[in-house]
This record gives sequence, C-alpha cells and structure tokens, in this order.
Amino acid sequence: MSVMTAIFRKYRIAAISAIVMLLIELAVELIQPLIISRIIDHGIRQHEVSVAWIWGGVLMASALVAFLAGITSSFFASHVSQGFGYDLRDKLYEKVQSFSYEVFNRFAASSLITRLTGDITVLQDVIFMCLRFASRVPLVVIGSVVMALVVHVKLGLLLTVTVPVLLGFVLWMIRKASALFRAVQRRTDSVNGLIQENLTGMRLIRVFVRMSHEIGRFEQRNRDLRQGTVAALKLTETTMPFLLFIMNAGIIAVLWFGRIEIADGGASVGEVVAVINYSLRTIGALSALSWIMSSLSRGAASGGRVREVLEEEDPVGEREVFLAESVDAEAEVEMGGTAGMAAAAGASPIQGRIEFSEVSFRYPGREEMVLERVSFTAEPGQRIAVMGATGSGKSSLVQLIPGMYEPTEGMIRIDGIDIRELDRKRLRRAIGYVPQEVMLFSGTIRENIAWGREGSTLEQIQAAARQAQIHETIERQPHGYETRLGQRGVNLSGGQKQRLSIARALVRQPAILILDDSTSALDVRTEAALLEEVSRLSCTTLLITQKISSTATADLILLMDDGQLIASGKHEELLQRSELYRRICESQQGKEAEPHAVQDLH
Ligand SMILES: Nc1ncnc2c1ncn2[C@@H]1O[C@H](COP(=O)(O)OP(=O)(O)OP(=O)(O)O)[C@@H](O)[C@H]1O
Repeated sequence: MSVMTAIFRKYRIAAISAIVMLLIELAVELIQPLIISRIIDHGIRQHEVSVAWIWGGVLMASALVAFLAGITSSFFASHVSQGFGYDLRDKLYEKVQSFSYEVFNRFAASSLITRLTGDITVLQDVIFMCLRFASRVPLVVIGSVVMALVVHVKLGLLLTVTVPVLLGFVLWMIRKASALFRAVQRRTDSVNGLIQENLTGMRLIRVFVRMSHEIGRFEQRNRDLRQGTVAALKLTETTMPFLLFIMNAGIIAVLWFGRIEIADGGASVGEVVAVINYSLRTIGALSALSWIMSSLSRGAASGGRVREVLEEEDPVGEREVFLAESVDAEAEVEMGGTAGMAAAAGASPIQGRIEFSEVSFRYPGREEMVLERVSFTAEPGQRIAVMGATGSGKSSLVQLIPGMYEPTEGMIRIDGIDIRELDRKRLRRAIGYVPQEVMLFSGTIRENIAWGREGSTLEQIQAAARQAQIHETIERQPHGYETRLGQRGVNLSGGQKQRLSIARALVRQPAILILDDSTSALDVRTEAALLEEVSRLSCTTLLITQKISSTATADLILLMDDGQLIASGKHEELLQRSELYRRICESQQGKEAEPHAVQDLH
C-alpha cells in the first residue's frame, strides 16, 4: 500500500461521514424541485393557499436540513484534507531527511521545497474538492436525470441525451489538460529554483552588478510559466461556454416540448418547471466540471511528484541513522560527550584511528576518479593536515570519513573496523565536521552552537566557544550568547562564522574532528591558538589547509595532487622529500617565491 493511501485510510471514517452528509444534502436538494412543482400544481394553480403554505413549509424545512448536512459534510471534508496534508508533509520531510547526499542533490533543494509546500497544498485542496464537489457532480447529474424521468419521461429523455455528449467532451479535455499542468509544475520549479539561487547569492549579484542580467533571466522563466499556465487554463476555460451552449439548447428543447405537452394536457406546468429545475442543476454540476477537472489534473501532477519522492529507493540512504537519532539524543543528554553517544548506541566509544588503504573514489554517475589509491593512517589524537591545489580531492577525501559516500575501491577503517560495517550513527556521533561552506541557522548564537549536541549546557557551549576562539567576540555582541543571528548568520564576519561553526563541532566533544578549510579566514595567531586548544582535546583532527603555519605542527601532512597522494610525512620530512612542498613553504615565507607554485595551490 502506498504511503498516501495509508495516510488516507487513517481518515476514512471522517471521509465516509463527509460523503454520507453530502448524500443527505443531495437527496434533499433533489426532492426540492418536486416540492416546488407541488406548490405550483396543487397550490398556486388550484388557488389553494393553505396547500401552498404547507408545501412552502416543507420546502423551508428541506432547505434547513440541506444546509445543516452541507455544513457537517464540509467540516468532515476539512478534517480529512487538513489531516492528510499534515501527515503527508511529515512523511515527506522524514523521507527527504533520510536521503543520501547524492539523491538529495539529484532532486534539487528548490524542487523539494515546492513538493513539500505547493504540491501538498494542491493535494489538500483536491481532497476537499473531491469530498465536497467532485463526488457531487455524478450524483447530481444521475439524480437529476432519474428525477426528471420520474417527473416526466418524455421531457426527462431530453436531459438523458445531452449529458453523454458533454461527458465525452470533458473526458477528452482532462487528458489534454493533465500534460499541460505537468508542464506548468515543471516551470514553477524552475522559477522557484532561480529565486532561491538569486536570493542566496544576492551579495554576489550586487557586487558584480548583475542585477539586470538576473532580472532578465527571471523574466524569461516567469514568462514561460505564465505562457504554460495560460495554455492550460485556455483549454479548461473553453470547456465552459461549450457546456453552457449545449445545456441551454437542452433547456430550450424542454421549454419547447413542454409547451406542446402542456397544450396537449400531457404535462402540468409544475412538471415542466421541475424538469427545467433538474436541467439547471445538471448545468450547475457540469459547469463546475471544468474547474474540478483542472484541479484534478493539477492534483494528479502534484501527487505524482510527491509519490516520486516517497517511492525513491535510496539504498545508501540515511534512514537508520535518522530513526536512531531521537533515541540516542535522550541517552546522550544524560551521559554526555562521545562516550555518552557511543554508549547510547550500545557500543564502546570510538578512539579515532583512521586508516585509508588504497582508497579510490568516484562520485556516483561520474566517470573520472577524484581519488586514486590513497593510503595513510592517523593515530588517535593526531593532527593530519591535508594540503593540495584546488580540486585535488581534499574535500572528497574527508567526506568519506563520516560515510557521506562510500569508497569506490579500497577500504577505510575506523579503529580497525571497515567503515561499511560500522554503525553509521555511531560513527557520525563521534565526528565533529566543519564544512567548507559555513552554514548557520537563524536563531541565537547559543542555539547555533548547541545544535552540535542536543541538551548541551551553557558551560559546555561556552567552553566550546573558548576553544574555538570566539567566546570574547560573542560576549561583545549586544545580547552575548542570546544574540539572534539573521538567516545564515548575516550579522557576523566570515571568520566569526567559521569559528562559530567550529564551536558547534567542538561542543560534540568529538573523537574525530574534520576542519574542511575552516580556518582560512583566521589570522595566523588566532589559528595557532585554536589548533593548540584542539590538540588538548586529543581528538584525531583532519585539517584541510593551505597554510604552512598549520602544517608545520601537524603529525602528518598529506600532500594531494589531482586525486593522488603525492607525498606524506611531517613538515621536516616533506621539506626534504617533496620539491612541491618546499616551494610552497618558500612562497609563503616570502623567499624565492615561485608564482606557479602558489597558483597551483589557489
Ligand atoms: N558532488 C560532486 N559530484 C561530482 N563531482 C564532484 C563533486 N564534488 C566535487 N567533485 C569533483 O571532485 C574533484 C575534487 O573536488 P574536491 O572538492 O574534493 O577538491 P578540493 O581539493 O577539496 O578543492 P578545494 O580546495 O577547491 O575545495 C573536483 O574535480 C570536483 O569537480
């Protein structure tokens, strides 16, 4: 059973109640033309005022019953549609969280945002519409035709002939419209993607004075969206006049033949009025069809897109990690630190020995290897500096350690255990990771650091901030640790953001700390102080850096070039052994600077 069906089943009682109430409302409404015909034939035409009053009272009472049944049905329908949307959004969000990095990137963030918001809202509206209006259409049409036949067979037959013609036309329209609405949805995605990209890159756009260029790009996509929507609406809207034309022709026919029948004594005025009333109700129901159908095809497109995410098979997904997270978080709060995290996961704490044996790696779906036969060993507590030109594979190498991707060949062992056999949640809980691109959340500084470890105390947060050399800067902020950050930490400098995100990693008290070019914006003195603090924590540290000042004190330097480990060793050893390393040192010390060596690195 699909996820959506399962969610819907949860609300089946309310859905059935909505339909039952709708049936009561409809039954009463369909009797109303009969009551009116009684008022005309037995009351007004016979000059029987009391009869007219009695039937008038019945009509009022029926209107009240229909009104109450309608409201109750709407209440149930709202409950179903809102509940369904709420549950589906939860499930979808959970699924997205469980995606591996690769699958997440394949869907693209902007498209996932549209699916989580716009598409689910469309589905909610469609469910409400189905329960309240779409299910009404066939019932009103069939009920009206049957009642018209009951009232007067000959006149009722006129209605019976027109309805199939209209239905055939509407079905043809649905098929056409659903393709058009799918295209609209794709274009909406594209507009959303551009908006997201532009708003996050606003600073760059301004500095490069590319505003008009970006506005032009946006206008183009916006225009495409408008054209797509207009094409879809044109199709659905042309249905309306066509439906009205056919039905009005039907009513004229009823009036025409009705006049003859009345003259011949074959029908009463009340009966003709009743059949016209049923025809009008049929028109009302059918004219809502074009709107219902366009909503349904939009719903089908949205449903398909939501289903795509829900049914995505992601073998290296993060589901178990995600599911175990909440359980561990509680235990962690009570026990504290990496030991607590490991104990929560039911295992001994990770020591932090990292061993790469002939590791090669290519990104999924890519041809070329970005790492080739890389081997090294980092002992617990050591600091490993990873150096190399841009694009040489440094980030790719460190991303393999928390298992963001699996190595294509070779093996990575943590504490002697193959990383593939290691419980991913246990591994990640032992890792503090500071990515190249700093990501801060809107909220206070304290919340941003505490995000690294749920339930951390203010003392732990402050200790991490001190180690990351950011405590004093935080104290100077208007509200200290309670200072709110704008989205992505806009009110902090680049270096401050870097240190804040380092503090977030340190508060985890990790066994393995990965700093992916995370000290680039720090001056040499601050960086040295930070590294000294990190050394005291005795965690294995992988530091991607371009600065000799940080490699000089490292236990091991990995010099990368084009995916290969071209040299490794301590500073002194590399000075002896590696020509490239020597040149880098010289260029940074201002001695015999060789421009291409520097270029290589930047
Ligand atoms: N998600 C990805 N999918 C496919 N290829 C990627 C991906 N990320 C990086 N690459 C490629 O892998 C190679 C190594 O990139 P990587 O980011 O590891 O280099 P780096 O040494 O960290 O560079 P820099 O110092 O600029 O951050 C590059 O050629 C890059 O194009």
